[in-house]
Amino acid sequence: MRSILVIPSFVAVLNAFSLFPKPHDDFKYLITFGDSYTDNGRLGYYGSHQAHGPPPGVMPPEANVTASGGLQWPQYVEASTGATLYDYAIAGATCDNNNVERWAAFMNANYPSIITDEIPSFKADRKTKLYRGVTSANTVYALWIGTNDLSYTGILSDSQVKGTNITTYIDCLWNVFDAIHAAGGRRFVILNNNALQLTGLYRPLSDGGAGDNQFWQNKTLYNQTEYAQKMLEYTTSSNTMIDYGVPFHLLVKNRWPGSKVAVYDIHSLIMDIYNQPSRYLEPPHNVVGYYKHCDVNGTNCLYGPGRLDSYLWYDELHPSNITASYIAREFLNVVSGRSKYGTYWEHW
Ligand SMILES: CCCC(=O)Oc1ccc([N+](=O)[O-])cc1
Repeated sequence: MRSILVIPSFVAVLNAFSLFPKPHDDFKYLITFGDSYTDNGRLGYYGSHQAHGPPPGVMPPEANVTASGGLQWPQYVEASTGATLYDYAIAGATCDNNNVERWAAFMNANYPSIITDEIPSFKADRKTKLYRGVTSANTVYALWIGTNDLSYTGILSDSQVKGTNITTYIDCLWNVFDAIHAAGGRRFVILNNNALQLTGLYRPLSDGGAGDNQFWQNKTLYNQTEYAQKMLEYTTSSNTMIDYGVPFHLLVKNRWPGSKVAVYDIHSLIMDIYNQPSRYLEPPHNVVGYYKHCDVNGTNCLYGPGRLDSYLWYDELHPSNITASYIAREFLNVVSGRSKYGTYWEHW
């Protein structure tokens, strides 16, 4: 195992996309909300500005090494389509700090959440020239949130705010859509919860998972089989609520008039990569282990063995750079209505 950071091979993956494409008239802007699965550098801005976000009309510079070890999925979408990306996702975020709040010691503040920060930032930016070309027809809004809500520091360890629960988290998703719809958004993609039981973080140590680690520092004190099973229950139940909730709120309740919503089944995409790795990953493929190994403080990291593109996972929790590129490729299929991972809803 090497102790130096090897530049990940995202350049090779990026080359698979065309670098300067012309955006389609119906997909000129991609606006994203979420956590580290989607963050392209925004938390870094908060970390270096006393937990404050950028002023209205300013998007922070994009990182080229994100929580995937390379680019994050919206950056691949941006590179392959030429669409302009406004990424409000913040690593560590939950949907709403009023339901599940998480402390970020390095900022001496809670991680900003979607409802308390990402949506207010979006609303403030909308009044600036950033949004001059944005219309309801040429813009897609993507929401991927839940990993931190359901996490060991959240609902999995009963650490949510008193009186809240998984249903509160699901209701928050619809509240996010309400805010975007009120701001003129009409085209939504919701990415469902990852197959978290397969990550090193939630997989038992006896089954190839991580021991004590930066995301769960005393994991080995727990019955890990029980917690992996709970995580499977929480993610699959939440995903079923999302599957049924979208048509209920859109069509039965007419909650977002004039809108189209696609549910993107990330859970199944990750399971497919896990079950057929040779179709996706460089040999020798590795879908159980992960590439980046740190101590419980997230320091003294070692990388490998082998190349990042052989791995489904970058670290104990995050899909790798190559996995992010597949998430992006399939996202484009979802947006164009051609994906087997997409379920599409609109008024007829
Ligand atoms: C997908 C949710 C996991 C997540 O958000 O992980 C992270 C949380 C915080 C940091 N950070 O503080 O750098 C990174 C990843």
